[in-house]
Amino acid sequence: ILDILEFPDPRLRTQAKPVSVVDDTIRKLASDMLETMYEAPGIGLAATQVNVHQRVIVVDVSEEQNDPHVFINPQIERLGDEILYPEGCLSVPGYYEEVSRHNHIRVTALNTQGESFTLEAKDLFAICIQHECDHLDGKLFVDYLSTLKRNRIRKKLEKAHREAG
Ligand SMILES: O=C(O)C[C@@H](Cc1ccccc1)[C@H](O)SCc1ccccc1
Ligand SMILES: [Zn+2]
Repeated sequence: ILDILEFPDPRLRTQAKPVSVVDDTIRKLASDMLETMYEAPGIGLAATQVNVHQRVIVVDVSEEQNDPHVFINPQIERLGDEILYPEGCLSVPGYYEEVSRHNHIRVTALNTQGESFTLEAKDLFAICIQHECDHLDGKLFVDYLSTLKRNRIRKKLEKAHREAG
């Protein structure tokens, strides 16, 4: 299980670098990220959130937590319309706010064998992939909120971190 960075930790703002070679280290990272995501529990996790600044995300939106997807160097084509969804984030625990995302995307990435693949995603699967790809660019869902709302969330989490010692 890996430690998840929490907002406003500045390391969450790091721009992740493309993976040059998909080797055993990357495969172990993806496996550790999936384990960490399932345990949280969550439906997605980006390497940035576990302080690894490489372009790797994992997603599993299935009810039974038995449909894991690993996307290495993901690239998104936004196809559908925009929909609002109350997003949460394992790095912003306890807050859910409406964010507008595309409800249909095409994503091209490398799999854990280093092979390129393309798949289309819709609804929550599409929302989650867009949310995770934002993490790789140092972006959080709170960045889509008003400055007032974002600062309120920041202050409350900073207080919680102080009290946690
Ligand atoms: O990236 C993360 O922090 C995990 C996010 C994934 C997420 C993406 C889009 C919309 C909602 C969530 C969540 O915190 S995982 C927890 C969760 C599980 C089911 C539904 C909503 C949130
Ligand atoms: Zn998140």
